Amino acid sequence: MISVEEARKIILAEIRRMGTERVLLSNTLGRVLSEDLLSALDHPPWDTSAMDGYAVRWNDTAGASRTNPRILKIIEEIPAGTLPQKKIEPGEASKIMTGAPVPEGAEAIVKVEETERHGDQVKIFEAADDGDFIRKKGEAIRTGDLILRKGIRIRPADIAMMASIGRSVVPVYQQPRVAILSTGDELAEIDEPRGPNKILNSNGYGVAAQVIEAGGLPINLGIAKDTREDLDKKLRGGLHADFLIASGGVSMGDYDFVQEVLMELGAEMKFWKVAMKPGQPLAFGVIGGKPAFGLPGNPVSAMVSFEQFVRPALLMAGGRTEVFRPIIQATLEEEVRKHPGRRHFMRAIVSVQNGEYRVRTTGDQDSHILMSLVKANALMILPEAGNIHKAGEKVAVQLLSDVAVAGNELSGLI
Ligand SMILES: Nc1nc2c(c(=O)[nH]1)N[C@H]1C(S)=C(S)[C@@H](COP(=O)(O)OP(=O)(O)OC[C@H]3O[C@@H](n4cnc5c(N)ncnc54)[C@H](O)[C@@H]3O)O[C@H]1N2
Ligand code: MOO
Repeated sequence: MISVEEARKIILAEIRRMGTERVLLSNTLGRVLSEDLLSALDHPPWDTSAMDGYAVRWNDTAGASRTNPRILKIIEEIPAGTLPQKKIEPGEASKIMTGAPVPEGAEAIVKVEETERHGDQVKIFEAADDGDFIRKKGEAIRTGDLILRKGIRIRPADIAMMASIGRSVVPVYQQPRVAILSTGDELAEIDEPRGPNKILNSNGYGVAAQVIEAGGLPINLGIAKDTREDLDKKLRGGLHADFLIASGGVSMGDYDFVQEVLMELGAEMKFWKVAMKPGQPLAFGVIGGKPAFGLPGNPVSAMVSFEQFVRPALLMAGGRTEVFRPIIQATLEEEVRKHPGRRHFMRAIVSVQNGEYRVRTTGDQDSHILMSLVKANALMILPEAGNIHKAGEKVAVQLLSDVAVAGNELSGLI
């Protein structure tokens, strides 16, 4: 049996980056940038006003106050979207709107609330300093600035930034296509007529959702019976994909043929069994240069194994530079016990109280109990050697989603 680290190392060594494609900016949310992006322009493109008010020469306003206003002549009005035509000379001002280009000669903007207009004259009630409320050309971004790094997952702010510098088409990595097969004679699809002795296929759905979350495109191969023939037929259907995932049929049972069939299809199996719980019987191989995973069938084991091994592999193939979930230290709220030997990934709730992370399990940790994962926002990682961990001890916790706020936790179930 190998360690979690060894297993990850073996898997990640087999991962090849996907190719790239160019997509419309509006379709880039969640995609991974495949090139560093440099700005091709300055923003703002000229000095602009940050306020609605008057563009002035600042020393024309020196000493101005409500009781002792300075009076300036209005020579022009500059709405946003127009270009100023006139230079500000001593004793002059131009009415200007937020975002409009600052006219030549102007050194500051006085806010409209600090003025009073009378025909073509304006009373200034406040002295301005040089540069007040003027946004300098290129202050936000300069031509040639690195604005987004290759390998990031594109977020809404990144899209706004790309729009602001005029990127309408964006280079991204292609999304890995992931074929998913659920195996087991006992399984039935949720929408098919079924006998009383059937278990509903939940792994097919859960794993497909994990694939999407990791930036991949799931391809559903359905359910295979526990026969070599059916496994062979269904797994062949997934060989054109970039990743192949089967769940179930990887332990010691008389009908656990997944690895055998993968090998018959040409897979070179790299390992079987990892010193972890849940998820021990994970199998990994390479078939035609593509990664093939045999996830353990128990619903929690399948999803926890995916988290630890398939997710980082998919993120890496999809071009991401950061492929691991954040790990924090949290204070145990309760005593937890385990047998020494395997690393445990306990489904857990992390909350923050008075600025400190606290963690507890979600209850029964058996690997068929999906509720343990439904309630969880994290996995508590207990080291191989450990046995009893006492309340108050610090433990490592892998965050899966948002941290709960103590007293206001994720759902009514918790
Ligand atoms: N003699 C041994 N038996 C088992 C061992 C072992 O070391 N020695 N390991 C146990 C562990 S740990 C796990 S995990 C399971 C994994 O077994 P398989 O990968 O062969 O999975 P199955 O036997 O096919 O199924 C296990 C369990 O999960 C349910 N299942 C399977 N697929 C789905 C699905 N798509 N949706 C919902 N539920 C699914 C299945 O009905 C079984 O209840 O092996 C232990 N045995
Ligand atoms: O490893 Mo199994 O995944 O404990 O139930």
